[in-house]
Amino acid sequence: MAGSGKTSFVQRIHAHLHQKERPTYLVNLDPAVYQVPFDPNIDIRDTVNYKEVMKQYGLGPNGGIVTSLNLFATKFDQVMALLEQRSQTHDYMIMDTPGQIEVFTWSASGQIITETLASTFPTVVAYVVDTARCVSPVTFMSNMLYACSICYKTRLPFVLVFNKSDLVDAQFALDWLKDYESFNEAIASETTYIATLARSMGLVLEEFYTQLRAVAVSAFTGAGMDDFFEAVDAAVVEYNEEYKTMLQTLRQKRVEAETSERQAQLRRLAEDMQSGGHTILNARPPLDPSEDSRLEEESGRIMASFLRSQQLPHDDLDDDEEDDDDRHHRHR
Ligand SMILES: Nc1nc2c(ncn2[C@@H]2O[C@H](COP(=O)(O)OP(=O)(O)OP(=O)(O)O)[C@@H](O)[C@H]2O)c(=O)[nH]1
Repeated sequence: MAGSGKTSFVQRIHAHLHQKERPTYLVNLDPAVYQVPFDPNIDIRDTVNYKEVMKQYGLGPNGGIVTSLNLFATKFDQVMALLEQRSQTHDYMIMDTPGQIEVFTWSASGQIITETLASTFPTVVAYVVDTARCVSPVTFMSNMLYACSICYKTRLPFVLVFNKSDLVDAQFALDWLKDYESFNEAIASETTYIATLARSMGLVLEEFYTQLRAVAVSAFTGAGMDDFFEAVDAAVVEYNEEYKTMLQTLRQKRVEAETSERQAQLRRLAEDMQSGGHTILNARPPLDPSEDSRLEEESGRIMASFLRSQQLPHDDLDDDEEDDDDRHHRHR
């Protein structure tokens, strides 16, 4: 959430790991941040000029951030190449994201960036909450709904971070997560519609809470950092055991869907040519270039055999596109 202390927390993580002599690689993904209190290794502001984007496209602040992120996402393969290289020497890579949920979590570029990272590295989402803004059970509930939506959107291992615990002890929030009755008691005196809704939502989210790792920290004092890294380590185990398998299954399904779609297209093409009609093929990006060239060869063969069956003169066929079987067949 905006102002919850994400940037300060990133700075604290960096300091904490530096003290333990564990090198970290820092990435700033917020194009609109004015000043970053650490020296990022990669900074979106070096690639995209947020103010210029706003001016050129006639956009407001949020539109400017989304468009800057979109532009950056188009170059994310270069960032990944760098990260993969640096992962040999760095234990942790930390991405500081823009605060507004709609411009990162719910944007296409945010999803591309998150999924690309997660397809290569064990990736953990840390959702930073301002504890002082959670004291009211209703605001606590709205924060938990955000957390839940991010968790289900990214489907990545998740750590809920109650920051600014130097200002307000976060124990009340950890208790509300563990024990619905204590939350219910806190909200019992409120009779507004929104309080009743929050009570019902508390029941709905009970299942979600059981899977949550929640820690109390202070980016200001450094309290709770060991708890945070314990939670991150557990989240990495979860990534390796569950997310990676899910990712591989999803990839496999996508490849299978693409292959069967291509085969259907080839069948339609062959049928269409036999009936002398025309088929407009859907233009779909190839998943795998070698698969694509194999299919091109196959469609070339079908085309060649169709033309032969129509007894077109030899010169109408392009020799380069024939395979050995076709050549052999015609010489005979
Ligand atoms: N007391 C206290 N203040 C904090 C803590 N963490 C951050 N702050 C203060 O909270 C304010 C916001 O902190 P940032 O780190 O800029 O928050 P952010 O989430 O990155 O902000 P946006 O990028 O604008 O969304 C600053 O004034 C920080 O000094 C903390 O643990 N304790």
